[in-house]
Amino acid sequence: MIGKVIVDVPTNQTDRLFDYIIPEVYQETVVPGIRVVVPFGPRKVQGFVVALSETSEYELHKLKPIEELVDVTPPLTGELLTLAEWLKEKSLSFYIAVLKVMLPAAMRAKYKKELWINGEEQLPQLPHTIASIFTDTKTPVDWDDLQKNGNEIQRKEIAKAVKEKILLVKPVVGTQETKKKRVIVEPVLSKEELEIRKLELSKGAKKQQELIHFFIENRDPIPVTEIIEKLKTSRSTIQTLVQKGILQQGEIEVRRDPYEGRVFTPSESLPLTDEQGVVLQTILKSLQSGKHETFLLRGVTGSGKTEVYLQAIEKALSLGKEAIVLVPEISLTPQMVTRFKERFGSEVAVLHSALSKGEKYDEWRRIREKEVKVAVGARSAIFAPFENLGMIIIDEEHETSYKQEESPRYHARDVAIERGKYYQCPVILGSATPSLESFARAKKGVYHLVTMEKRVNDVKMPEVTITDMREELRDGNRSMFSNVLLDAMKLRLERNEQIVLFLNRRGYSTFIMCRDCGYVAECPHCDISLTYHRANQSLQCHYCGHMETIPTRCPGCEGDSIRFFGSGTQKVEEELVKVLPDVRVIRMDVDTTRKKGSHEKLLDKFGRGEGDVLLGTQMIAKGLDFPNITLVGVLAADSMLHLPDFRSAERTFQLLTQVSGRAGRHEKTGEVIVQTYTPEHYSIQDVQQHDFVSFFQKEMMIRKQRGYPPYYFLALIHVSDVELTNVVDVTEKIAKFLRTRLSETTMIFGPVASSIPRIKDRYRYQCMIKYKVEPKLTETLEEIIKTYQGEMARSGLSIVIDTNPYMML
Ligand SMILES: Nc1ncnc2c1ncn2[C@@H]1O[C@H](COP(=O)(O)OP(=O)(O)OP(=O)(O)O)[C@@H](O)[C@H]1O
Ligand SMILES: [Zn+2]
Ligand SMILES: [Zn+2]
Repeated sequence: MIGKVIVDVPTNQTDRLFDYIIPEVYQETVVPGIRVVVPFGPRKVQGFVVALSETSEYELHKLKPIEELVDVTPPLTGELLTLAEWLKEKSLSFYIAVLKVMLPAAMRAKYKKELWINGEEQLPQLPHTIASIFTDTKTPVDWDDLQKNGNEIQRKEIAKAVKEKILLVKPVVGTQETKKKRVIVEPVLSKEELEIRKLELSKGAKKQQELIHFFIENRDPIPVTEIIEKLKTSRSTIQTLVQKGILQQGEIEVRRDPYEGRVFTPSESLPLTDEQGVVLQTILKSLQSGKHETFLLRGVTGSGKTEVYLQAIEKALSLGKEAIVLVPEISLTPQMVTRFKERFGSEVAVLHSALSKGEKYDEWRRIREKEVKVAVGARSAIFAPFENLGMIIIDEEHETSYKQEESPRYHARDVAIERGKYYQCPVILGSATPSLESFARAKKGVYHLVTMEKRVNDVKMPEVTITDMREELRDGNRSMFSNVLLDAMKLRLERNEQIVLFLNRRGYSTFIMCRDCGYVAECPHCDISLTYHRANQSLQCHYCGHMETIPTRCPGCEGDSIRFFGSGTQKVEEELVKVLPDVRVIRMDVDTTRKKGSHEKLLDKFGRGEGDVLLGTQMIAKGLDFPNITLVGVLAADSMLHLPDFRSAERTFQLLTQVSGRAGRHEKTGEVIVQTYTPEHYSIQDVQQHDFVSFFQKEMMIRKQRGYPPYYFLALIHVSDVELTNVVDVTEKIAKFLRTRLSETTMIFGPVASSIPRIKDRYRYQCMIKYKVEPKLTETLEEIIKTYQGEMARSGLSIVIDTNPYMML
């Protein structure tokens, strides 16, 4: 038998199937989807068997055999292998990149080298400086360890010994998979024998007697830590009995549980509101029909979308099926996880970025081994290896984090729909502010639109006030809080109600500038200004990590008028305590949430009422559901509006709607105050009216006029290199090539410099393609890659193609 293998070598030349002979011993076990170790040139690499074949187009004696199996059962299912083929085409990625993205990081290959003594007879030949390292011919020594820990003489002697063939270097391929083990102890002897041994002990040996007594009653293996705790006994007592041959120790694998120690109170389905009921019935009809359909659920903030998801999943599970739920940056919405754990208990696996590698691996295995039926997670959870999916849900479907911005550049929504088609199951895209693309598709009938216009229990939408900060300035208010906002905050403090203060951080950072000459500190490697970091009094580049100290004098004019500009959350907090001295602020930003679990702690604290104001950036805009929040203040609504990105108005509207949605979700009515310098902008006006449809219509007109999605599709080609002339040259050639190849109606823009023209000393140019129908796109783009693959392998040139760009930088 021949195994068709994709090797773990991500280059254009190796992006194809390689044939390997499956040795006799592995005939039964090698199946598609399994990982293997194969010789590849002088090396050994990991690979995925994607198909089996009786024949090969190569001569059999030229083929090498598969060397090792990494897995017993294949981690990738047949469906995921099919999906991989589709995804690699769609995203123009390497096959191997697509296969790897479907598995948890712990399963990636780890390449090491081992040193072995080349036979018994070489032992005496070893120079004395390294003789102590190599004890016998059976124990290899890790090359990397030696390079790190050995001294220079040792390293030299080893190199020499390798050259003289006294030592052999052997490449090995491992993985980073580790299993959590627990030491257990259990009785070796029968009950009766234990009784006898207990009597034989001297009177003073109380502890040993107790321990034996325990095992007379309990015959099952028990973790050592547990029994120490239970009997207040010690490790040495256990050891003594082990030495006497009464007990024995062993190891068992335990699954890491990221939610260990947390208690989730089981919850029951709520009686649905009329709107919820209609939506659920529509979805269930589709589920029962066994045909795929994509739903777009537009439900205003607080309309109870989550309850609909929960009940839809419940139905899928009752039909013996499984479900995937995607939520954005799940670590940021602990409330959401809790709601799923409370409803589905141990049936839920959670996959998100805040888990450790090992925890993620274990959660993934619980899915693969069919211990759970629901996966809740961030983007990559869309690849959860279920084999009988009945429901896929993407909450906050407009979120850009569903698009992966590195290879393979996929959008989870596309993957969800592809899997939905395979399993013929419903896919639900939910949001209060759907993306323009999705809503347009729903209006055309490609998706099935379902709507919830009312909040649960007829709670009113919060009243939104827009304050013009230019006017505040004219009236002499130079603070960051308008008078309206300040008054509203005072009122909440009096009433013991809670406030959310939102600072839009994107495109808005603290930088330093000279007031006299206008000098702005910029990164020497990137064309972008440096960000002021207060904690360690430094300036840092957010693109390459370059760091420098803050100049005391202006490097431009030698003057001493260097000032900090912009306003981070810390600064807001300082200002806030100045104007409201007794206010208790809980600040949530990258600095205060770096530690694992801190996010959740801060939210819990706020939930218990131990703070008046929750102050934060993007991470507090979504998913929060606290009854006592009656005021939401947005400090700089328009800071995102001016980014060089055609979606900036859409993002502004979405973010403002989401954050406004935090106010007055339960009995108490809410109020929102939006501070802005462009109050007339429609993305801000429509937030005031809670009018998604109106915003949608205006924005669609603009997209139509300017030829942007959803009216046109985009593809973006990024070219970068250290040599500016080469970048310009290559981009020009690419543009020309595109113009000769693609159809007349397709528009090609470029070459132009990217909006950040240089990052890490690499110049960046781009070329944009806008098209409606372009049958030759994929082959043309592939041809470009082929043309330059040699140059890319040799020099620093990089060409990256994004067929569905979200980041216009
Ligand atoms: N049928 C119901 N009866 C009573 N309470 C409900 C019902 N459905 C949902 N709720 C409650 O209403 C609140 C808002 O629901 P939920 O958080 O699901 O809204 P949402 O649509 O997801 O809003 P957002 O988009 O703002 O996150 C929650 O506290 C939820 O428990
Ligand atoms: Zn930089
Ligand atoms: Zn200056």
